[in-house]
Amino acid sequence: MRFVIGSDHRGFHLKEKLTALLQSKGHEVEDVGTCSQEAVDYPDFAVVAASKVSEGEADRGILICGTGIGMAITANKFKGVRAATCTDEVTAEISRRHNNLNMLCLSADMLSPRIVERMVEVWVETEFEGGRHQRRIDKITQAEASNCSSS
Ligand SMILES: O=C(CO)[C@H](O)[C@H](O)[C@H](O)COP(=O)(O)O
Repeated sequence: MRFVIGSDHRGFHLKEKLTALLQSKGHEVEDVGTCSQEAVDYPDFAVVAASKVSEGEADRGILICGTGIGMAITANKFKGVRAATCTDEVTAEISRRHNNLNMLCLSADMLSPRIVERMVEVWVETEFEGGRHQRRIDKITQAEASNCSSS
């Protein structure tokens, strides 16, 4: 799979770990920064990563900041992006099975790297179930389309 990954300064170290993890499993990973622990603004990185998922240049994305919240807020501004902050293995798994989540947002400050690595493994491996969940995703897509045309 082709992944895009980004973080702010708080998520920098975790981003490096997750990039290595994904690459070790044979995935392609595009790292859009940040490149150090120097303070930056999370939307700058969420915008670049979410654009790539929205435009089909990446299959899925991972974003990391202190809480994972700012990244999700920003990424969800982009067409076709379904981003959420997941907090454990269960939310990571259900986000795939039910929501077809294509951008996983993570907290670097509140989760241990070991738990996050397991969450990412589960999130990468879990397939979307479709069926009734597809009907609901279609409604989100329709809402997005009508919202764009009214602005
Ligand atoms: O975006 C966030 C909150 O949703 C993140 O936690 C950021 O990493 C945080 O706001 C950055 O804060 P800092 O005090 O400038 O490090």
